Amino acid sequence: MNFGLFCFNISIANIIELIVVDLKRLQVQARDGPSDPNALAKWRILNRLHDRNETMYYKVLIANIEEYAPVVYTPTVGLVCQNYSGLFRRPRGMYFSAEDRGEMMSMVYNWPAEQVDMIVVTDGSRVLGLGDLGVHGIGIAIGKLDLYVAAAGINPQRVLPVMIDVGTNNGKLLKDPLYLGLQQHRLDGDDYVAVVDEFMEAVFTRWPNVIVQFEDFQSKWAFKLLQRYRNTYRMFNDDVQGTAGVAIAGLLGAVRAQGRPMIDFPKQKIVVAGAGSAGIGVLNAARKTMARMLGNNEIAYESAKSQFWVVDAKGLITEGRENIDPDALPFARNLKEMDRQGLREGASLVEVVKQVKPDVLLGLSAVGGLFSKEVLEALKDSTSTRPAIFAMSNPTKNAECTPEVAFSILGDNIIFASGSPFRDVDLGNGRIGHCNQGNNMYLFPGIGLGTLLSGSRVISDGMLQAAAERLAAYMSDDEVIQGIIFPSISRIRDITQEVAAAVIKEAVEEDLAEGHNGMDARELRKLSQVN
Ligand SMILES: NC(=O)C1=CN([C@@H]2O[C@H](COP(=O)(O)OP(=O)(O)OC[C@H]3O[C@@H](n4cnc5c(N)ncnc54)[C@H](O)[C@@H]3O)[C@@H](O)[C@H]2O)C=CC1
Ligand SMILES: CC(=O)C(=O)O
Ligand SMILES: [Mg+2]
Repeated sequence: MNFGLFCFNISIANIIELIVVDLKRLQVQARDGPSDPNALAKWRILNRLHDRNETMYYKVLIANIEEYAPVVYTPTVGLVCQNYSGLFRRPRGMYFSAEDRGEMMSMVYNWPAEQVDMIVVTDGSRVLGLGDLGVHGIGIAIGKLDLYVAAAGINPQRVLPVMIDVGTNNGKLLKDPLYLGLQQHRLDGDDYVAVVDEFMEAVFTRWPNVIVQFEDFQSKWAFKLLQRYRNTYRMFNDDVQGTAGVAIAGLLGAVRAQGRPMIDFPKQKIVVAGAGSAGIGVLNAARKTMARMLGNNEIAYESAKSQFWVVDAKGLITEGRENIDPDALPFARNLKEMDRQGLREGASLVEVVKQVKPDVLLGLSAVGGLFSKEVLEALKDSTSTRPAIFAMSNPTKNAECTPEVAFSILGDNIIFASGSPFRDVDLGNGRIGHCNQGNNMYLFPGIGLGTLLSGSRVISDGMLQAAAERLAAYMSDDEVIQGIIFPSISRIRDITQEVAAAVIKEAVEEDLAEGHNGMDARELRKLSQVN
């Protein structure tokens, strides 16, 4: 045997095949979700490949995106973050800690890449639905950027995952000798803002064209930081704005799936469980979308809010709520009106569903199983011809319900979407209960790519709206009628391209586009007229 010759003859394609065979071996008897005993092993193999040969890693990921997105992204990335100290081998990305104050500018100038196009930054304070995971939340920034490379074709040398380490309030991590971050309680108030301000100034000084995606910040800071930076820097908050766009696309898909035109959206009664960064982001965007359809004036905006009932950890939110969160206040229901509806402050989700008989039940609560048998039974009285259930919380075990439970209780005439992937449900006699993945992954890569290529200085509401509308229109009437309201992950490169084009077009129309890489605003305008 000529071992040397054997080595010489083995091609890149053969090596990739060997890696995939190795990964597939772990798929025997594998199940979805964090309980999948092989999920972490698959992640480890992919992560080692990422360390050894980045090009090959992305080749494997892109060629097998349907299989490995759930490994590098939700649900497995959640498990990875929960076990990060044990899995950690080599650092990836940058860590800016509260102790680096005054040094961040020089730290940024020490980063080896000449140019960085995309940063995903987190402070690890609310990682998926898993709570405060401190610096171990870096895994979520890495996973999101993997999708930027795989879906949007961003150069992997030009992406940067960032952790802002201001401590953690996770009691377990504070005591864990293997914890990799600052073992102190989180900074708050002005001290916290000063750290994030210094980071933003440093990265935009070195890379003025970078785009910064804020990810998995607890609600309290998600909204404040978005307002603080969005008119100055090229940034967006994925949980607030990306999720809102994906939910709008899904909600409009649910209207079409009832055989009705999208313009009927303002008639939908929507119960939202969860009033955090994601829930409030969706509510604001859905209300604005309805208002636009109703005439785009103050009266339309006011009347649109009566289509929403919001339930949080304390039950139905009404004007009777003490110390109400200011972000939830616009959706607090009037007490007298609720009384007429047989509801009260703090009414339970099941009571609300029974009384409202909603068209849509949407969960962004991070509470697995919240859409219990009782809640789904109550939804049987929905006034909709085809009720929609969006169990959008991640990872899998935090989903408000599974598609199996939803289809078994409500029958096949529903629309179902979940944040993490589930398999379609076999309903017998050749019928399939379709499980859509309603996840911001269908928007953020296109928002980032479109912003980068347009050279827009900020990310406007119009650009985000254009992205959502493109996703909403992506599915054909045939697909929607079958209950398929989101594309399959195998189409993520195509949808990302479409979303990016819509974002560029809107940036040009709003006169925000300044061009990119030798293509100036005038040329972009010509392109946008042709397409
Ligand atoms: N599918 C997707 O694309 C996305 C999904 N998410 C998921 O949404 C979930 C929530 O995220 P955030 O809003 O940032 O979290 P958050 O912690 O800011 O908000 C959670 C909300 O749920 C409420 N809640 C807790 N228990 C409840 C109960 N028993 N009934 C009703 N509401 C309850 C809380 O009061 C709070 O308003 C997470 O699981 C996250 O993974 C977030 C962004 C995108
Ligand atoms: C998908 C996502 O961004 C989240 O669950 O936080
Ligand atoms: Mg997130």
